[in-house]
Amino acid sequence: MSKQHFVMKCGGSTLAALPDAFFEELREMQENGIQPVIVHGGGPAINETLGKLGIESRFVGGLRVTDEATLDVVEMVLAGRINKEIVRKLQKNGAKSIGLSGTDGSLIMVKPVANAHDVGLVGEVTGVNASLIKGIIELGYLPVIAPIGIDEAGQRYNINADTAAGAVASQLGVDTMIVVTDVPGIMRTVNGEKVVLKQVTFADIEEMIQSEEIYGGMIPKVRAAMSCLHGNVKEVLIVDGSIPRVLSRAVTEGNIGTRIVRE
Ligand SMILES: Nc1ncnc2c1ncn2[C@@H]1O[C@H](COP(=O)(O)OP(=O)(O)O)[C@@H](O)[C@H]1O
Ligand SMILES: CC(=O)N[C@@H](CCC(=O)OP(=O)(O)O)C(=O)O
Repeated sequence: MSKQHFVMKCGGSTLAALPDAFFEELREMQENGIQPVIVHGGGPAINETLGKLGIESRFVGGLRVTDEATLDVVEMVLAGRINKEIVRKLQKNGAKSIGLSGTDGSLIMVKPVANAHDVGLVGEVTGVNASLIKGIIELGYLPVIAPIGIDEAGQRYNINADTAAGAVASQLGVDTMIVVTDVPGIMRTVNGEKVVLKQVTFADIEEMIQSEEIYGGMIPKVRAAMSCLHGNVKEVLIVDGSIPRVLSRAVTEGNIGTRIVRE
């Protein structure tokens, strides 16, 4: 796929706050032949619904400990509420859009993650049905994908949304992945002041994870970024979704947020 396509991951931290202008920009891009594919999260909304049901949220290494009862809620919130909310917002702003979860059309195939004994039904991506995504784009629709996976036996799994987005970007063969979140990029304290790093290498990332300057929800983002940059993806940008025209600036100028590069 060409530079005219990119994968965008929208985090649960920022989804509710994204202004109409963000979705209008996606419509403009679609009209101009730049085709985005959205993979979304929704961690905070899952926590909220689990809380209402009296189910405690537990994470090990950033991954939600997931059993069948939790999966019922994860699927309901991600593939139902959040996925459809994004599709509605896109359509309200004139962008044609179709929402799917990774189980539709076997879009995201998975196997259990290596530490499944700790986290339960969490999947590691083994394959992506890229032709289905391309077909949807060719029909003129913007695909919006919820990070639920399925295995050969038909068992569903929960997938971290950053990981799912990285795998989709890699297997679609796009040049660019944009991670939209609630911070302006990867930040570091320099001389007592917080600054946004314009560019980081793999070595910088490993060092910042070691020193705990990168922690929590930023860890799966940088890991997914490094993993897809090992493949065909050429650049990953971490940006703040509330900045005006953030996507055009990321795609056409690339001078916003933090750029992750291999070297
Ligand atoms: N070095 C860092 N720079 C910026 N944010 C960081 C850093 N390390 C950890 N974070 C945290 O990562 C969060 C983004 O991850 P997360 O809350 O999971 O977002 P999302 O819902 O978008 O996936 C930030 O709000 C911040 O608290
Ligand atoms: C396995 C796992 O942890 N899955 C995540 C999927 C949603 C997600 O990643 O949402 P954010 O991008 O908003 O964090 C979860 O259940 O919360």
